[in-house]
Amino acid sequence: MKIFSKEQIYKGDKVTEEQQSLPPSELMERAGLQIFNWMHLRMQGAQVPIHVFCGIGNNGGDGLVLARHLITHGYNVEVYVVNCGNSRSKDFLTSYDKVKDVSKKWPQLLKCETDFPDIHRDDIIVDAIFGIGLNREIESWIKALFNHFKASSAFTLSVDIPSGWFTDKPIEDNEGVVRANYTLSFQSPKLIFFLPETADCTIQWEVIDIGIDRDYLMTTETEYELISKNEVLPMYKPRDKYAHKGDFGHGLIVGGSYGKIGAVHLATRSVLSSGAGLTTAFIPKCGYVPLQTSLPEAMVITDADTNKITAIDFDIKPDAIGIGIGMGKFPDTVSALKAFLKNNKAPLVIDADALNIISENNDLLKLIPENSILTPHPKELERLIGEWSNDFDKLKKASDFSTKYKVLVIIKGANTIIVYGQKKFISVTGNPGMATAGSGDVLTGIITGLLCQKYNPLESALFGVYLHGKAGDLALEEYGYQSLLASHIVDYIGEAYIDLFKQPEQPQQEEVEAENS
Ligand SMILES: NC(=O)C1=CN([C@@H]2O[C@H](COP(=O)(O)OP(=O)(O)OC[C@H]3O[C@@H](n4cnc5c(N)ncnc54)[C@H](OP(=O)(O)O)[C@@H]3O)[C@@H](O)[C@H]2O)[C@@H](O)CC1
Ligand SMILES: [K+]
Repeated sequence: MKIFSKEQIYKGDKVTEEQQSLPPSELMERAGLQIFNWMHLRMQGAQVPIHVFCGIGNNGGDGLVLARHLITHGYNVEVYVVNCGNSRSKDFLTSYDKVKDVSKKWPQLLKCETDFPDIHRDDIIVDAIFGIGLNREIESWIKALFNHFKASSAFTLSVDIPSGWFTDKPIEDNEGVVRANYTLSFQSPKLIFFLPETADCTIQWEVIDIGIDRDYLMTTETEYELISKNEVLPMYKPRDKYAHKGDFGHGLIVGGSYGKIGAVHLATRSVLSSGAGLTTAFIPKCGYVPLQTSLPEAMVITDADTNKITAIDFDIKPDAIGIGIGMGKFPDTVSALKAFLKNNKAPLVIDADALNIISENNDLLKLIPENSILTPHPKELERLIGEWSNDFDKLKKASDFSTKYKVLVIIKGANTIIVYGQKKFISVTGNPGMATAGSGDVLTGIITGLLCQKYNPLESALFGVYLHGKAGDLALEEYGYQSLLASHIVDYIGEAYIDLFKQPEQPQQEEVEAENS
């Protein structure tokens, strides 16, 4: 699902109005009506007090349309206009007049703190104060209103985006914003729903279709995209009945050191479980017996050294290599990695200590093959791209890094983000139970396994992150957040594949429209 920028949303409005020859305010009418339908379906006429707070732009106008429908359907509604300026939008004014027609009184005007109404915890707040048009810091009395919402503990439903948040930059005052229970967002979710510093703007979100021009939605390229089953399913490569293991590639995992052989076990097992035909682990001698015993499906090649990697020499021809897991940064290992990168031609997934070594030896970056996949956790990422001031800055720096070195960067986190040049893909699978030792090793293994099976690097990264997250979500059902282990994620990779062909997820809005037209 595409995440449109604020500018693209405004343009979509214009294109739609032209293409569909819409009368003024029609999109606002659709927006308000859809929100009403959403509430009406759930409330079925219940007389819970609903406080609809409207700003003076089009977000406020949406709130007024909603209020009008709630009033005409006999709901217990109070409407307020938060008088935050003088530039009331044209469509707002149209909706303002229409709400008066049905309620026979003007909405209450709020100008300062003494105007705030009492809100009971069992009431409902509709937040239609600021939408995507917020363009500056908010006055303190309006921030006080947001805190009044919070203090009431009432269920807060935000229209389009919780008020006070920008779509494309951080907020300055963490206390001066609405934190919604639910946000109904028009046409596309907002980027801030997925970034660690801003995701608490809303607990849940849903996209509302207001009939924006289908061609515009389909053909407009966005900087951000959500990755879920709908997006990865077309990438899946079915297996031929007469296939043999040679068709699915030979994966190699290079890593391990004394005390860290388990990481290699997890990654190697993940290469096999994601479908590679053959898998070899290159490890120090100390790991030979444990790995051969615990993972009979894998082959093992050992370094000359017992405890660490000192020279990465092998006589196999791997189709993809995952490197760095549990490897350490011993001087011999650093030299071994340098020598390896100079000669290597196979596609790479670079993780953990290999990333740390590279970040401390920047000259190695130019030896990384084009389209290699780097899988840093936040600290490793910082070593690679430098410190960032906020999430937006982090994404910009990661994009610039990805563009400069022609590599894919997977930023691991609650919503893992795959950075491919200037394009960013946000994964929606995964859960906090996966914040556990070895989880990253599994991801590296899965992606290496997909590369072996001739998924291209971008597909391998996207599909790999999806499968990893989905396997974690499925394993969660059995083990719970606390007891989920990385090896459980490996156990569920197969289920994650099978799940691809189970009940489809909610189709994307664009697809529904396409089918109906
Ligand atoms: N396709 C769609 O998605 C559709 C979207 N629609 C809806 O339109 C919304 C966008 O509407 P919008 O552009 O009128 O801006 P909005 O968010 O209402 O707020 C800006 C207003 O507040 C003002 N203002 C700004 N900052 C301020 C501040 N700090 N403190 C005080 N005032 C401030 C600013 O005025 P200014 O003073 O800057 O002239 C302006 O009046 C969008 O989120 C969605 O809900 C639907 O109706 C139709 C289809
Ligand atoms: K809002």
